[in-house]
Parts: sequence; structure tokens; C-alpha cells
Amino acid sequence: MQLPRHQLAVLETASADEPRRIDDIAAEADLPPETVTGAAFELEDEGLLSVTETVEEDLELTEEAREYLDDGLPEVRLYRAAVEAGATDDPVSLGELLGRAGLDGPQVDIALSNLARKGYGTIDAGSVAANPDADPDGDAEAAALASLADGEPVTDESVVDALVRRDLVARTERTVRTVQLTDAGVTALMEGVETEGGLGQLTPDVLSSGEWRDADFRSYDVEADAEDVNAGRTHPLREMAETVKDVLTGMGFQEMAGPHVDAEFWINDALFMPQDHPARTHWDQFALSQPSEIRDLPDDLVSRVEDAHRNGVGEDGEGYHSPWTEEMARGLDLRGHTTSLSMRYLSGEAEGDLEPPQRYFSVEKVYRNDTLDATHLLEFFQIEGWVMADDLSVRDLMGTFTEFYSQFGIEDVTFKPHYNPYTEPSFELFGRHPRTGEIIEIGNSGIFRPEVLEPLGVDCDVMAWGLALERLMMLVTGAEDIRDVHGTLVDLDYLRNEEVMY
Ligand SMILES: N[C@@H](Cc1ccccc1)C(=O)O
Repeated sequence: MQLPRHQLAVLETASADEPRRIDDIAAEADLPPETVTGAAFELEDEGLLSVTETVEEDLELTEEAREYLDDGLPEVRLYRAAVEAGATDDPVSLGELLGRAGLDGPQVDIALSNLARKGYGTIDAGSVAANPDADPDGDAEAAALASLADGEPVTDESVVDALVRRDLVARTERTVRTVQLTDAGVTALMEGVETEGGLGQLTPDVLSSGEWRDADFRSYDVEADAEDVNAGRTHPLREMAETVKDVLTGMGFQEMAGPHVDAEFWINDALFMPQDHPARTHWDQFALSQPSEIRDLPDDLVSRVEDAHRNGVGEDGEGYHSPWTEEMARGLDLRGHTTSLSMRYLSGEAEGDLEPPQRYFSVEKVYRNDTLDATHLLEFFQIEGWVMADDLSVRDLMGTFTEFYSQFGIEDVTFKPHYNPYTEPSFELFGRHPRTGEIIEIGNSGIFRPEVLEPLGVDCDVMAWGLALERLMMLVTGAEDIRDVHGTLVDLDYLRNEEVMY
């Protein structure tokens, strides 16, 4: 029989009489333990060796325990100080004893509770009475710590339990593998096993020495076990975002970019959200304390927006006529929607004045002070978009969504009239969850009001929306909890093995 060199070494080092640990075999055969483990499993597949796994418990001293090894357990130190101070006859004040024993901070409570627990003394009215019959030299916990530090076993489980409870010892489990020759293994060795001949690797040496010319190469084993390599890959949600960008680019949209932290001016005021609107409180948005204000805002636009808030827009001057301060508009928030980007682009602030027709989108993060649950995260991706053109209608808006979602195989989007301070009319979008059949909200949309567009200097129609990328992902993948797709609770196997989207 022929075997690869490592397998042969392991076979020869293993015994038929007793199980031997992989680590011992590795040391004796002078091979890395991983190599021995791999070879052992291969030999097991061939029936020559049996591999057994057992879980062993390791006891490890914590850092606190290591300090006590040098200084002594706090209760022992307190007891010794008490004996020295004569507390076996008359109680001595705790303050004095702590000074003598050099105990302070958390060690004081530790010393007191364990002193009492071990019967070394009693504490009454701030004084300690030491028990004359106690024997700190025979302290079982101190002895166990010393044994563990010397790598010796501790047989009294109750002492180990007490040390674990005191956080002086940590239990860890470890899988130990042992191997033993099978009858077939013994027979093979008796009949004679040789090292598989031939070269297994083409190395620079083999090439430069010319050895390769006459060498006999070992055949390639396509069935050999190989290590799993979990290389980096794109997060499925990021993949979804890229797909959405491709789809929108394909529909003739250009991408917007802009700050995650932005002035309330761009997030709310430009959108005709009155400054006393309930969504503009800390219940809904995260405000920055440092820096707290944006440096630059376009003056002209600021005064036109202020005018719209205070006096309304149009001949009739309709609007909220709400109070308005520039101070509030300058405040910085983590954007709660990416409609702040739409405002920057529509106003000409981002790329200069835009002539209709135009189509823009972004797939970017937004932040909201929501309560976490199966459909809400504190940060999520919004698919923002808008179309600027003359004479847009609700049919254009619905048609755009129908086309967009159909690219993901979603053909049953439904609409519900809605209210936004900045669009009229407004619609919410809903989709049906493929697993639960539940109708879930997937977006919000509308046609910008003149009160928004006029101050921006836009004199044609603009239809716009914010769709939730994670909700689209739930409809596409069937995920029932957003936290299964993205965030700290996501299963690593899902991230590694989820099918790649087109
Ligand atoms: N900003 C809205 C989405 C939206 C954008 C533009 C127009 C209408 C609605 C949201 O976050 O829900």
C-alpha cells in the first residue's frame, strides 16, 4: 500500500492499544497539529484509523486571580491583619484593618464577604472580630489557585465552583481529538506501507534545478479535501443597492450624492416642513451637538424659503404662515430622508441650474429614531428619485413605479393616498410579501407642491419618491425580518452563501 508521507507518519505514530492525542502525535512525528488532524481524517476515511472527539474542560486563572497569587486572597489578608491587631480578643475597627492589610476599592467588599463566608471572622458595627480557630494557611481556594497556576489538577469540584463564582477561574471547553489504529490499519502496517512516490509540488527549486525534467509527478487528486476559504464578498444588501442603481441608470436616471449629516434647511425647511412640525423633534431625528450648525447656506434661497414659511406662496399667499428662524434651519441632523439631496439638486446648489427634463436618483443611507423591530432599523437605505418635466401627472408616477418594480419581478404594487407637507397629491406604495402574503409599505411619493418648487426656482412639474431598499429586499428574498438581512444579528452563513444577484 502507498500513502502520502504525512498520512504514513501519522499511521506509524498511532497505536492500536490506546487512543493517542493529536497533539502528542504531532510532537512525536514533528508535524504541525493541523497537518496531523487532516491526515487523521483522511486515514479514517480509508478505514485505517479511528478518530474520537471529546470535550475537555480547561480552567484558566483570571487576571484578578493572578494578582491574588502574589498578594494573597483579600479575605486572608484581612484576617491576618485582624489577628495581628488583636481582633481575636477584641473587635478592631474595619478602617484600621483595611489600612494594615493594604486593601481598598472593590477588594474591601470582596474581603468582607469572603471573610464572613469562610468563618474567618464576623463584622459588627464597623468592627471585625477574628475567629481564633480559623486556619487561613489551609485556605482551600488559595491552595486551588496555586495548584492551577502550577498546571496541577484540582479535584474538589465545589472549590472550583466557588472560584468560578468569584470570577477567579474561567471554564473553557476544548475539543480534544484522539486517534487509534483500526484492525485494518494494523494489517496494513504489517503488510508494509510505503510513501507515495513522485513530486507533489512544482516549486521554484524544482524549476531552477531542472529536476522537473525527469521528475515523476504525483497524480492530481480532485477529490482531496480542501480547506474552505471564505473570501470577502459583497454584502447582499449592497448587491441589491447596486442592482437598483443599474435598473435606474437603465431607466435614464443620473445619480445624486451628498452629505449624511445635513442642515435642517435641506432636510426639512426647503421641503416646506413647518418648524413646529411633529416630525422635527428629537423623537424622530438625530441631531448633532458638535458641530451644531452648518457654515454655508445660500442666502437668496434661505430668504425665499423663509418667505414661503411665513407668508405662503402664490397670489393667495396660502400656506402655514408658521414662525421660522434661520437658527433652527442651520441646525445639523443625520438626514432622516435623502429628499435633502433632491433639494440640493433641484435648487441648483449641487450642480447648477437644471433645465427640464431631468431624472435623478440616489440609493443612500438615512437615519431615524425608530423602535427596532422586524421592519424597522435605526438606519436604512432609501431609494430616492425624482423626475422634472412639464406636465407630469400621477399616471407618470405610477407608471414609473410599475416599470421599476417589474424589473424585480414585482407586478402587484398598490397605491394609497397619503399626506406629506411637501407633495400634493401624495401616495404610499405597498407590496405583497411573497411568504406571509402580508401587504407591506414599500415607499412614499408625490408631486412637489408649488410652495416647495417656487422658492427653489423650479417652474415645471417634479414628481418624487423615497422607497425603502430593505423592504424591496424582503419582497425579493422573502426575508421576514429585516434583521435577518442586515445589521449585527445577521447570520454569517447567510452572508457567505446567499446566492449572488444578477
Ligand atoms: N421623504 C419621503 C419620501 C418622499 C420623497 C419625495 C417625495 C415624496 C415622498 C420619506 O422619507 O418618506
